[in-house]
Amino acid sequence: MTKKACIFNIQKFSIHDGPGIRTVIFFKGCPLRCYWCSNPESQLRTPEEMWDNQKKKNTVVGEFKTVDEIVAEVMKDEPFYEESGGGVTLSGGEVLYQAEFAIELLKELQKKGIHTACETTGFAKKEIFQEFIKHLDLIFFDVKHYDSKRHRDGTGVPNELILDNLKAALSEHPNVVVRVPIIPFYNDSLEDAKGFAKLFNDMGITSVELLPFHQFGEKKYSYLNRDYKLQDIPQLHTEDLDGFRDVFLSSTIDCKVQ
Ligand SMILES: C[S@@+](CC[C@H](N)C(=O)[O-])C[C@H]1O[C@@H](n2cnc3c(N)ncnc32)[C@H](O)[C@@H]1O
Ligand code: SF4
Repeated sequence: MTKKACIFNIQKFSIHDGPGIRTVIFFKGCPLRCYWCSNPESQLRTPEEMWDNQKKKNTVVGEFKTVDEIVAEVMKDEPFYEESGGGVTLSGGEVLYQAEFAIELLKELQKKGIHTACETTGFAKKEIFQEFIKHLDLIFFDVKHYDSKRHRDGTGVPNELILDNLKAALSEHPNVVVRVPIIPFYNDSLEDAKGFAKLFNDMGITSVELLPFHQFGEKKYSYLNRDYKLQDIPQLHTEDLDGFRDVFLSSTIDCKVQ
């Protein structure tokens, strides 16, 4: 297959994006615009210039790669996956924005016996999403807001399609981890915790992971010459989410803060 996808990073020896030692493939392009996104350089689907503060000059982020090129890169670390129970995680950006390519890549990786995971927010046509998840061993599925209008306020899109795909994932896939990024002034109140808990109870979800807001992306907005709404807003820590966690636990939803 000679089709290419725009990729902005291939991160080796990652230990935070699924089991074992992993290679994370970061797809460039996302149909959402979460204003807290720590990977703003992932949002445009094409290569773009960004200030490189080490080289003190603009560099291009994003490169078109074929499935064969990515598989060759991934296979260099095969012994580490085998030893550690690791594999490959597709992230981004939103991998489903280049779904056809991602499915081809996943098929090749599975043929070679590589464990496959993804980080997604599930915003894609249902048929595409259902085909995509057939080729994954593990799905990290983000839900940014329980209320569709608030979801649109924060990300630019409503949540109905996302929640439909989450339902499909939960009924068709054995290994789905539901995650919620907790963002100050957006979805971090106890009212919000109750809203999420009700949604998850209604969907039969019994455990979730909470991701406290971090500022790993802060500088990148200025390197891209873009405004950043959350400039200087303090990061959240595990203990800041205690109340949120208690609401989940009292709704019998197991809850881990990452
Ligand atoms: C950059 S996203 C890419 C995958 C996919 N587009 C998504 O949103 O799930 C990877 C993970 O980073 C999280 N994330 C992004 N910005 C964050 C921030 N400022 N603080 C905490 N988590 C953040 C997302 O919620 C998601 O779980
Ligand atoms: S969906 Fe993920 S990649 Fe896209 S803007 Fe939101 S956090 Fe960033």
